[in-house]
Amino acid sequence: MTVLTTQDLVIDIPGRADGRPLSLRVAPGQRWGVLGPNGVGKTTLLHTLAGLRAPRAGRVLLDDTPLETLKRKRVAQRLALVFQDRQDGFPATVLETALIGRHPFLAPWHREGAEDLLLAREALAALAVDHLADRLVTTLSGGERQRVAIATALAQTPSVWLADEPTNHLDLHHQVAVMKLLRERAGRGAAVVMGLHDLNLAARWCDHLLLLYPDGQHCFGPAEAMLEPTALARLYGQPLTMARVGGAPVFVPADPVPGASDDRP
Ligand SMILES: Nc1ncnc2c1ncn2[C@@H]1O[C@H](COP(=O)(O)OP(=O)(O)OP(=O)(O)O)[C@@H](O)[C@H]1O
Repeated sequence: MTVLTTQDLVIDIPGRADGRPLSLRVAPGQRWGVLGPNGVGKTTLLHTLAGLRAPRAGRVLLDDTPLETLKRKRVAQRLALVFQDRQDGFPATVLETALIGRHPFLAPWHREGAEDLLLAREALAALAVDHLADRLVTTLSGGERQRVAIATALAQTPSVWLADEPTNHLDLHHQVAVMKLLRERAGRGAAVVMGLHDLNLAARWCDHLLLLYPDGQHCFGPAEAMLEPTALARLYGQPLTMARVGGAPVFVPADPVPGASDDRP
């Protein structure tokens, strides 16, 4: 199983000063959440970890090998990225889209075989979109399209999952289903890193958290230690109240201070 490491990594956000270099080790079986306000660099970090963007400084290693020295095909055999948004440039079916997850494993000029087809169909079934196999992805709802994207990553059988807002567009049931799937993958030894906006999803489903601050600072560690209301309020510029439900922390925006003006009409 693959370990993802960053060594003094500085992501490249155009026009922004260098942030504090990040040295992180994501071990097999861990589920990391990346938290921070809009525009802080969560997507940029995930794309840099996937090797799609060059870092400004430092490097990313898959096991002990610098990412930039690996062939893209080799990287794609081990690492999957679920994008936050996607444009479907040409009309492929749902099954054809899931089969893209098998492309890193095909020899040049070879078509997908029975095993690839089986993995793609199983992945679609795991995301409850198998009944849509023959539909064009351009005709899907946002949540259906998101589940097909996750199924495509699942068909890729990665040992590192990078998922940018994996619950984007999903209703509550499917949010839980996707989080359970990622937990199950981690249980089988995959390393999972996901960008999340929902603190409560992070609290419930991540065992480690990386907090990215707008001033370029960061902190990270075991989730329980990072879920500290004062630190999270500073992260989002939003006072928070924490409660516990079934032993798990739950965060809600704090009530406005009595007498202070708020956003209500
Ligand atoms: N090609 C680019 N040119 C200039 N600025 C860019 C470019 N790509 C991204 N940025 C900026 O980099 C910053 C980080 O963007 P990024 O998408 O990584 O943030 P994020 O934390 O994922 O945000 P969100 O929570 O809104 O999804 C943003 O301010 C964005 O406007």
